[in-house]
Amino acid sequence: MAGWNESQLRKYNIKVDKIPTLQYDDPKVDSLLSNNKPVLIKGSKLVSQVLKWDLDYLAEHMNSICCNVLVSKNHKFKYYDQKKITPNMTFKPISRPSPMIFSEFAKKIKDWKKGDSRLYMQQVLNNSISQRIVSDFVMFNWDWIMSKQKVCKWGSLTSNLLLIAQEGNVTPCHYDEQQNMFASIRGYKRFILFPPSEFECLYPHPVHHPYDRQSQVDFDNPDYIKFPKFKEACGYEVIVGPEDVLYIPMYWFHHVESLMHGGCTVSVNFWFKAGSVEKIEYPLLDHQKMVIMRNVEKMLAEALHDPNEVGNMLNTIVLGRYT
Ligand SMILES: O=C(O)C(=O)C[C@H](CCCc1ccccc1)C(=O)O
Ligand SMILES: [Zn+2]
Repeated sequence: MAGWNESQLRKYNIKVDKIPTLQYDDPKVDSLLSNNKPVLIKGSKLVSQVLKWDLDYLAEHMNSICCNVLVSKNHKFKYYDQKKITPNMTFKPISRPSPMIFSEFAKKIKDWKKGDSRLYMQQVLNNSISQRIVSDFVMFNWDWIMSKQKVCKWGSLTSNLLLIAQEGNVTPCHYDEQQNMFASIRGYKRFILFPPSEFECLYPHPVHHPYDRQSQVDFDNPDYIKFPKFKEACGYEVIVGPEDVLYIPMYWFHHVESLMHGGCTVSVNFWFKAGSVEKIEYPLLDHQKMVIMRNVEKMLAEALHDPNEVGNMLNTIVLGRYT
């Protein structure tokens, strides 16, 4: 059986179903991708040339590179947009950026003890990393991933994020606005995905909040008073292991964790711009409704000149009139 067991998974009270696991050359893969449905793809050899990317190898070839490292006082690394922090706002994130050179990151991981702050490297791969890393990077199975990009009519590849997490690290539930092919190189990661239709159960922060796109619900200790519909959330769970590729459709919420007691995980994601929609068809897709809601929040904040007024106006429009 696979190199993990249930005791390595954190415990949540969430209903989950399974995600299809298919071989890369199965024709059902293209139909799931084209229909924005998640699928775990085996055998693509997308990153098989870089399975040697372990901490020692990367330290040897990146040791003096300054990398984007997040530090957290607990196991959660909730992403926030610095540009949305306004001067009069008291925003105290649990995790924060702490750029450091790779060799320092590797040493801190090796010397890590329970109680120390946790670390998570999230570094955009580009050609300024190091010759060796670039020469490895070009050995990804680009033919295959580009063929998927083409068949699904996705936009351009925007970036590859190199992710090096300590065992047990969690990226809390959030959605991204790009199509994502997520490849695991080392270790096992557990994903819990929710379709855009679960928006009402996941209560993402307001668009203008630094935690835009992130769920307000703390999966470790959900506040069922503030977020009552979270009890009804229905997700999909999958474990992504070495060489697996998980398709995370844009606007699908996802919680990610590196399995406990599984050592560091090394992953690379492939974010693609959404394709240009030829024409809008009805009924609208659920992710299109999320785009509409985002635009309403943006437009109202613009018109009112104050994001804090948006909630009041939306209540005025809806309460007693649409409810
Ligand atoms: O690939 C994805 O989309 C993931 O969520 C993978 C996740 C790290 C992503 C960090 C992040 C989240 C939001 C904005 C920018 C960066 C993990 O593997 O822990
Ligand atoms: Zn994400």
